[in-house]
Amino acid sequence: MTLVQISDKVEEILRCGQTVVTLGGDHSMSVATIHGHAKVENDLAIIWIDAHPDINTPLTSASGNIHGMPLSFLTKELQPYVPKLPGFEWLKPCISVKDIAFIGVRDIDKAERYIIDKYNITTFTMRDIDKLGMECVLERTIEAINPTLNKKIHMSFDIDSLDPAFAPSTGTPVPYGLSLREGMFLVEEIALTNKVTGIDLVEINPDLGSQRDQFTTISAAAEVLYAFFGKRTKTQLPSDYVLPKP
Ligand SMILES: NC(=[NH2+])NCCC[C@H](N)C(=O)O
Ligand SMILES: [Mn+2]
Repeated sequence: MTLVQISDKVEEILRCGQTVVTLGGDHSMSVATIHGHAKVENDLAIIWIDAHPDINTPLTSASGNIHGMPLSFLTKELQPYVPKLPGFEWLKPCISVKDIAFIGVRDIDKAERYIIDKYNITTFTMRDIDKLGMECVLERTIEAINPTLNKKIHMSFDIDSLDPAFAPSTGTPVPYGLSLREGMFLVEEIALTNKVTGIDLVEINPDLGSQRDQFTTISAAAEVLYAFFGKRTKTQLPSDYVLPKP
């Protein structure tokens, strides 16, 4: 599927009142998922859980990889700095810097640092998480980007936010990341807002690493998604459940 097709599909599913989960693949996919999401929800908050802020422009990226740039394409304020790329004519910048929060970042490029500081983008590094604790980080995130919870939330979860011990099969691993349990707790708490209508789970690359690495990474990704949907906190009881007596 092309990005524009993903955007249209996300929009179509949301218009049916469903929550959209997209699995990637690299993080450039979020250009499309957020674009489609923002077409339906014109005021959208973005929680970007990642080792990187992915807000390079095509002119600042050292790697030239689009997966390090999705947020520069999407944010209105950055458009004066973003050249028009062939193939991206369909894309309309649809989010604002004030609606983005980064959680778990620990590898920030020069231009990204400049952008975060210039626009005062809500950012919680690993150090902030160590210091404040995840519960407080999420409280402050909501306070900053969705204080009255009147907006829907797009949660973009890059598997490289997790420590490489839990997610080795990814293209740009960065040490000293979230434990799997921290990642699960974070998404469990985000789920409790009842505001999430779009989820990306990206950068899982089963072609990288040993078989064991692949299994570790895929299992971690599945646990994050299950955690969001309450596997570790809720047990569904059938309405006719009776406790057996001897
Ligand atoms: N979604 C990702 N894994 N992004 C990694 C980006 C790494 C680096 N900052 C770049 O722009 O190339
Ligand atoms: Mn990313």
